[in-house]
Amino acid sequence: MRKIVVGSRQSGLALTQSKQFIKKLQDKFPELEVEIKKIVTKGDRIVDVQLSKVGGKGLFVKEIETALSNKEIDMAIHSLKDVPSVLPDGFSIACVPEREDMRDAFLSNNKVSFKDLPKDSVIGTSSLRRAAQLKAIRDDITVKWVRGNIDTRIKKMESGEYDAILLAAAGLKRMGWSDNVVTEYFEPEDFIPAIAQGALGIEVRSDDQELIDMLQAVHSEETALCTNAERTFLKRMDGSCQVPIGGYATLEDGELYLTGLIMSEDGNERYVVKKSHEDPETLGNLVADEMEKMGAKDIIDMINNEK
Ligand SMILES: NCc1[nH]cc(CCC(=O)O)c1CC(=O)O
Repeated sequence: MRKIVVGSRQSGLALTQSKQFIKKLQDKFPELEVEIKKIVTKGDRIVDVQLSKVGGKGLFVKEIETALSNKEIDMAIHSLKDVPSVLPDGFSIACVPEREDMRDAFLSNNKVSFKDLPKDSVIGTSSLRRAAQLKAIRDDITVKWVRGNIDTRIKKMESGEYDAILLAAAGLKRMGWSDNVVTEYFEPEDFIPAIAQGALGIEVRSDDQELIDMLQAVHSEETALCTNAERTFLKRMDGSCQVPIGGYATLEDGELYLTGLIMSEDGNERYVVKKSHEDPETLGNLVADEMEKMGAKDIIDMINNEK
């Protein structure tokens, strides 16, 4: 069996989820030899500005794709929510393992709940989606941008720079930190997660059939169905990463449901559509069609014209 080189970003979370995935793969193929190669991406280098202002999709994946096509690496383990909805030719997401918790987690100093947070509290987030939803629920709090790895963000909160922050539950759970640091989880019905939040996407060269076959052993058809529906909706609506957009799909008693969200940046306009269909791509398109009918595309066009 050949040796596989895995490309990973250097952050604690990227390395941890790469190692956890490799372990899962090696449980199925005990003989498999794997090496991790660290790669610095543009998204890692830009730490002083709001990423949605930098624009450009896939700030965390481009360098990794270059390394894939040069055959410096064979496989990359991404947070699927950081992967653009359309991949360049020659690359495939060959495997989507079982999803971790898709929810957003609320962290606060002294574990004060979101509803009990005093007026004028400062919440840190770098996500337009989180900011818009926070403002829609409580217009008396201030949202302040925060960047950095999740440990950096937690330290910034603890130092008093923020009263609270929002992070993906999945990252905290993978790091083993959630029990200590999470004040409460926001349920997806009330606070809609990012497209593909909590899921990983394993990217390979499309012609690497041997590896693609191997990855089927750790693929989750349920997660793939859900994230395909979500990513189809994303592809139709946005792409620019500059619009507050969210969505999540679930499989309930064999029925596939997708809830999509589009908001204005200030949180004053909110469009939510929920539909069901057995085919994930049809479902993503149905939710997008309905969004367009409701006028949500106007928000997107307005945002894109301003930038
Ligand atoms: N935007 C950065 C990012 N990309 C993936 C995760 C966490 C893990 C996941 O959603 O799979 C995070 C951190 C966060 O949003 O808190």
